[in-house]
Amino acid sequence: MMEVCDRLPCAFAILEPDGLVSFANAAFRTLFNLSSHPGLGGPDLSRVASGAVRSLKSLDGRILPVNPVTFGGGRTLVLVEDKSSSSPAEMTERRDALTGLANRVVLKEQIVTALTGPEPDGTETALLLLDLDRFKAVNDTLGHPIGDKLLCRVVDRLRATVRKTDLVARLGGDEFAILQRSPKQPEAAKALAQRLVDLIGRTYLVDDHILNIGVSIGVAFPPNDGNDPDRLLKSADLALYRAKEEGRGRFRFFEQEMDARAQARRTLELDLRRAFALRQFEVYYQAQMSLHDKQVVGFEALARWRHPQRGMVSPAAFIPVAEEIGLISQIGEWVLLTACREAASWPGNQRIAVNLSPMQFGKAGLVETVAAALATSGLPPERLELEITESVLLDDTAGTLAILHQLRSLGIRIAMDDFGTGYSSLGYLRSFPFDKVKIDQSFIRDMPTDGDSAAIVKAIIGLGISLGISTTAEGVETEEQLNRLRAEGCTDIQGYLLSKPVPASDLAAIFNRSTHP
Ligand SMILES: Nc1nc2c(ncn2[C@@H]2O[C@H](COP(=O)(O)O[C@H]3[C@@H](O)[C@H](n4cnc5c(=O)[nH]c(N)nc54)O[C@@H]3COP(=O)(O)O)[C@@H](O)[C@H]2O)c(=O)[nH]1
Repeated sequence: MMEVCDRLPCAFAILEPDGLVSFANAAFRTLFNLSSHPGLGGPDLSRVASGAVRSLKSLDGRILPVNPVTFGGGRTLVLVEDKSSSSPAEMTERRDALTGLANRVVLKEQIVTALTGPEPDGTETALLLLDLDRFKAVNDTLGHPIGDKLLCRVVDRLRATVRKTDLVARLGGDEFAILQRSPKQPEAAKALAQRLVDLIGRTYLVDDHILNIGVSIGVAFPPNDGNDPDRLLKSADLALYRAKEEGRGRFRFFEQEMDARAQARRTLELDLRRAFALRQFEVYYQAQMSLHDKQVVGFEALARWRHPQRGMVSPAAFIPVAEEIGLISQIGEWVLLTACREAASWPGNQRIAVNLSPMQFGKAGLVETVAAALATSGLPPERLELEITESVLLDDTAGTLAILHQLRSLGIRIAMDDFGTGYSSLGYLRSFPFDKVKIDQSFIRDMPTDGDSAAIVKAIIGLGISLGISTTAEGVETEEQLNRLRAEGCTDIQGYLLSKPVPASDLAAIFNRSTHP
C-alpha cells in the first residue's frame, strides 16, 4: 500500500472518525511535517473531517486548499491541492526520459537563480551549450537503438566530467547544456569546455560498433551575455554556431559581434527566400576554349543574384546559405532549365556546363529533373555537362555513384570540379569514369611562382592524358599560364584571359570572336 500510494500524484491522508490520521502519503507527510508514523503529530485535522476547515498551512507557510471526501466507516480521505509540488507526473516533466538528466524547464529555472549575480564567495555561473558532431550519421546509419545507447554513454562522460554543484541538462536530440558554478570564471568554463571536447571526442564501443563523434560548444555568462534565460541560451547558441562554422570539435565564447552577424545572416536568408518570387536570379555564362584549335567549345552557367540594395551578390556568398536553408535545389533546377534553354538557342553546338550542389544529390528525383530539363529545352544530352565537386562523393558514395551512372546513361557528360582541393581526388577518379576534370584555379594562380602548384598541375594533366579524360584549367588570367598549360598538354581553359562570366545578351560577341578569331 505504502509504495503504491507514495507514487500517487498528490498529497493525501486518511482520517479516522475521531479526526486522527491513520495514513498519510509521503507528499502529505512532507508538506505538513508529519512523522512517518501516522497519528504522531502534525495539524489537527478533526475540523477538516467535519468540513469546518477548507485549507491548511504547510510547513513552508503556504495556505493549501483541502478536499475532504467521507467514505466507508465514517473515515475521511483528505486530498491536498499543491500545484507547485513535485509530483511524480511533474517529475517526468522535468527530466529527460532517456538519460534522466534535467530538462530545459529545470535549466531555465536554474539560469534565473544564476542571474542574481556572483555569490558572496565570488562563485559565478557559465552556460555551456553542447551539440554532438556526426551524431546524426550514427543514428541514420545504425538506427535509433544504437543512437540512444551512444547518447547514454556520452551522458556518462558528461556526468564524470562535471562537479556536483554543476547542472547537466538535455535539451533534446543531441543537444546538452551545462551550468557550471565556479569562483574562477571564465577560466573554469574554458578548462571544462576543453576537457569535454577531448573526452567526448574519444572513441566509443557500442554493441561492437566503433563510433567516433565529437562535440562543439558555445559558452555564455550571465548576466552580461543575457539577462534572461532565453537571451542567455541564444547567446550560447550563437557561440555554438560559430564553433561549428569554424570546423566543429571546438568551443567558442559568446562575443557581441556574433549577434550582429546573426542579424545580417537572418536578413540575407529572408531576402534569399524572397529573391526567387521577385525574379532576382540571373544566369551568367563563362566561355571555355579548346587549346587544340582555340575555338570556344562550351560555357559554364554561373548563378547571379541581383539584389535591389546590395547589388550583385556573389554565389560564393549566397549558395552556401541557400544550401543551409534548403533552397539550393530550387535554384539549381532553375539554373539548369534556364541554361539548357539558352544553350539550345545558340548558333553552334557548344556545350553548357551546370554546377550541381551536393544537396541536389540528397533530394529524390534529380535524374528525372535533368531529363525533364533536356526534354523541355530540346537540348541534345551530349551538349550538357554537369559539374560536381568531391564533396558530392563524400556521403553515401554507393547511392551517389548510382545516380551518376543514371545521369550518364541519359547521354550527358560528368565533370569533376575544383580537382585537387579535396581529400582523395585520385581515389574518386577511380570510382567513376569522369569525362573531364577541372583543375582548381588556386593551382593555376600559383603555378608561375610556386613549384608545388606547378607540379600538381603537371601531374593532373598527365593523369588526364593517361586516363583519356579531358582537362580544363580554371581561372586562367595570363598568357604565361596559358602557354605553360598548352605545353603540358591541357585540353581546355576557362578564365578572365578569355572572358569574364557574361549575361546571355553578351554571348553574341563571343560567338562572333570565336568564328572570326
Ligand atoms: N551549386 C551551384 N554552384 C554555383 C552556381 N553558380 C555558381 N556556383 C558556384 O559558386 C562559386 C562562385 O562562383 P562565381 O563567383 O561565379 O565564380 C566563378 C567564376 O566567376 C570564377 N572565375 C572564373 N574565371 C576566373 C578567373 O580567371 N579569375 C578569378 N579570380 N575567378 C574566375 O570562378 C568561379 C567558377 O568556379 P567553378 O564553378 O569552380 O568552375 C563557384 O564555386 C561556383 O561553382 C550554381 O548555379 N549552382
